[in-house]
Amino acid sequence: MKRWFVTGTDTEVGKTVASCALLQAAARAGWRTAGYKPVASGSRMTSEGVRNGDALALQRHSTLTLDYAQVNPLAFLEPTSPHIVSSEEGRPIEFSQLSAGLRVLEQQADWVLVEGAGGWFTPLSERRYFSDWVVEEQLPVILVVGIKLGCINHALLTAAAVQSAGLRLAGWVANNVQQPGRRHAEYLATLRERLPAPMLGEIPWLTDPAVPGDRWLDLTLLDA
Ligand SMILES: Nc1ncnc2c1ncn2[C@@H]1O[C@H](COP(=O)(O)OP(=O)(O)OP(=O)(O)O)[C@@H](O)[C@H]1O
Ligand SMILES: C[C@H](N)[C@H](N)CCCCCC(=O)O
Ligand SMILES: [Mg+2]
Repeated sequence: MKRWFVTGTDTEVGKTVASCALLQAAARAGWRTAGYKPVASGSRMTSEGVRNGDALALQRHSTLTLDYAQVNPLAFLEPTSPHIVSSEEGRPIEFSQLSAGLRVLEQQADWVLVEGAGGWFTPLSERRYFSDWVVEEQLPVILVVGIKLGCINHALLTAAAVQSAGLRLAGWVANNVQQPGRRHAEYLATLRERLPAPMLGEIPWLTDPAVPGDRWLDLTLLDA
């Protein structure tokens, strides 16, 4: 049974794109996979209920056939920090609910990927952060680095926070959210040298990010 928590250097750095690529790679390696987006903000109302794009993508890229509510138990419409909409709507985000959803997936899948919301310290309530739940669950962490100026600092801060929480940073993914610039090679070299975990691979700058490749990432490095 493998479980991973995917965080990012920020919101919009490609956690979902990388998560779909990770799920594809795990499927190719023969695992029974499930994606989980316990808390999503930034959703739309459909005839079937509130739906979030990240959760739909994870649902599509899981090998198991999962109901939407299994992939995403808590969806908020407004694209803002979860603690803000949660408080405004009077719908508290309970860690017990997030964990119960994870337990259900663990019964069916043997490779479960959990995507956070935003970066490592996204608040879920007045007092608690998404990272507090990850600590409670003791999930190893995969960090998605959106390659652009500023990402070195964000990546190192996130890695330091993961480690000071006592969690394992299992690997990181270089995601080209922009066309690679002049110093691309230097950024990657710096990240490889200073991040305390293996680079699982690099996702190219894509014309269609909805179609992940299953050969960009080396999952065997996660257990190194
Ligand atoms: N490698 C890539 N090439 C081109 N576009 C990309 C790439 N990775 C991500 N994008 C685009 O950047 C945007 C943000 O990506 P994504 O939704 O995966 O980020 P995220 O970190 O999951 O954000 P959130 O915090 O909302 O969950 C999307 O529009 C996505 O299509
Ligand atoms: C709406 C966005 N795409 C994410 N779902 C939530 C991002 C929360 C960020 C919180 C913060 O660090 O300011
Ligand atoms: Mg996402």
